[in-house]
Amino acid sequence: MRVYSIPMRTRFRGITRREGVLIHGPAGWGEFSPFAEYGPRECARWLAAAREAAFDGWPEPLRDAIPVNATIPAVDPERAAEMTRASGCRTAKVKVAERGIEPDRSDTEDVARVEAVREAIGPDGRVRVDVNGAWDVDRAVRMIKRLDRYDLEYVEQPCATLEELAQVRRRVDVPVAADESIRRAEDPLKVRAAEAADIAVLKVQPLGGVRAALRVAEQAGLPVVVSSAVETSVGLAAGLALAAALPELPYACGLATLALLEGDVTADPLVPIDGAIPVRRPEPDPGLMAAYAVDDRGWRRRVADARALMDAPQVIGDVR
Ligand SMILES: O=C(O)CCC(=O)c1ccccc1C(=O)O
Ligand SMILES: [Mg+2]
Repeated sequence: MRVYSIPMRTRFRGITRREGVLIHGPAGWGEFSPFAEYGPRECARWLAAAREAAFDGWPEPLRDAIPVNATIPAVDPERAAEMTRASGCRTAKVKVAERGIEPDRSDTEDVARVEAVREAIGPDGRVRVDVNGAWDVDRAVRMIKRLDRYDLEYVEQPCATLEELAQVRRRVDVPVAADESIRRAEDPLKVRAAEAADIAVLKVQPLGGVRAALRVAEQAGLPVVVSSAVETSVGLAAGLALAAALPELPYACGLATLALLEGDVTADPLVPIDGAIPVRRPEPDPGLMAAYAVDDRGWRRRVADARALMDAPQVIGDVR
């Protein structure tokens, strides 16, 4: 077990360093990197994903490269444009409604950021926004109409609840994607029943692995966008495996997140080439793992606590 701690180039989700654990098994390396606020029950799923990577491997890929989006954090317009251009991607996902900013100011900044990204990517590129559930219904309808002047591909999790998503979806023409609403096993069926979304955003670690995510995709009955949880190339490889195994992949995936980190644990990182990442699984480099290593006591505890819950019978089928 190897612990890593890598500084972020820009603050994302309020964090300035990305930390986690890499585990090795007969099938290769797996990543366990739940965010600090997640408790053992949630972590059990993240650990299941790492163990699948290390001990079982993944289903056969159906494609050999995955088109990806640039992920643009809540940065100023100049920086947003620069990150969009530097990515080489034909799709950009812009983070909006950053927490801790007063709403009027946040809305104004969001419009300027989306405008800058549209300008940088050109009329043939695609621009989507991710709200992380921060808007109420009226603000969502108002902002989606304002931002759609720059032609939005879709809006990800505009509001927190399924009922709100369904209301927004009825009031705007822009497609709605569900992310946070789909993280728990029983939720995909609810999203479907509530007619709350047009697209499902799936992440391998919170869903408990590539196979678990494939089952969620099937249940959701919606087109899927695979996203990362901002991981090293070890975690990203699992996302690529999921994207490669899905029967259909109509949208660019959110797997170009290595650009948000200052470094990686492999010398051959999973970064996009002309807007797509080749489906492969780079080996971590011992020197880089050593360079980013930190004290592992806290992480050993988190792994043990998650493992204990993974083995508990109630965890099978429904982690609560
Ligand atoms: O989808 C992407 O482009 C990158 C992944 C991303 O945005 C993300 C990363 C970590 C935690 C939450 C999210 C999110 O989509 O909300
Ligand atoms: Mg999201």
